[in-house]
Amino acid sequence: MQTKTTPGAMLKAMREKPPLVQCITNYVAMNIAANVLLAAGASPAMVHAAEEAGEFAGIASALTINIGTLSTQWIDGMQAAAKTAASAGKPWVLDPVAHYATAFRRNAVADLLALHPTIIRGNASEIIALAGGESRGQGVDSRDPVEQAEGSARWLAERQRAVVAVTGAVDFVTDGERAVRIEGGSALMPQVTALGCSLTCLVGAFAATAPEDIFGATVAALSTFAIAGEDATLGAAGPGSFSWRFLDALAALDAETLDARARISAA
Ligand SMILES: Nc1ncnc2c1ncn2[C@@H]1O[C@H](COP(=O)(O)OP(=O)(O)O)[C@@H](O)[C@H]1O
Ligand SMILES: Cc1ncsc1CCOP(=O)(O)O
Ligand SMILES: [Mg+2]
Repeated sequence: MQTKTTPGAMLKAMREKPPLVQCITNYVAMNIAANVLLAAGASPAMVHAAEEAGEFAGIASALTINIGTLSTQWIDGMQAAAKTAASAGKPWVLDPVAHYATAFRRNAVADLLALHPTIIRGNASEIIALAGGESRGQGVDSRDPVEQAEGSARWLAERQRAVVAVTGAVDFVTDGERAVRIEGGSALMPQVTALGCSLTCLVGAFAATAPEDIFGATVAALSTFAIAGEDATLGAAGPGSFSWRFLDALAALDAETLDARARISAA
């Protein structure tokens, strides 16, 4: 069996056997997130209806749930899919977009946390608030530095027994015991809507490829975004051209380049 011990090896394995990833994401993110998964080498399916989301989770290799554009009907689909994934032992990722903004979102996230997400991926403001801290987030946008969220992430990872990924200028990943920082990316990334949501879906794709190493899979997904983000910045005139360059950079990124350039350090 092929060993998938590095981000590059995981990227290669994903492309050799593209995993089916069920993405319950928001209306803003659906198109770009599906394109991100295709460019990286995975097979996305945006399936959220309550009537089928649970059944679909039975055939997907991983599930991602994002509460960006929430409604009661969507919550039913999220709950059904998460229950199927959890009982089948399949990895599922939670993206708690702006959960601090309203009671509706807070309640939905509390109910999803009770279904034990394998991975939680959010920006710094979201992770600080999820751990009960004072966050300065504004709607879906973070207003806090990642450094400030590291303690919250460690606490949340221990409490939830999940891998927690906090993204921003320098990303942070922890499972409560191990922790790393990942450098790279571009200041243009938060200027393009739904790139964080797309990353959540890609974390699901890597988790489907390496379910035996959820921490490593999360680090691999974030590293892939970091290097593709750097490449897409070259020649980009602004967020518009960055956006399409980013898809091209993801598709062009190979395993060797990823391993040679990923900047991952113990935290
Ligand atoms: N200032 C920055 N410099 C470099 N990369 C960034 C910066 N801000 C965000 N990113 C990258 O953008 C991606 C999305 O993260 P983020 O913007 O934190 O998520 P969200 O869109 O959910 O708020 C991640 O890959 C992250 O590393
Ligand atoms: C703008 C917006 N509004 C509701 S969801 C959404 C997209 C948020 O995307 P991201 O969290 O990746 O910035
Ligand atoms: Mg987000």
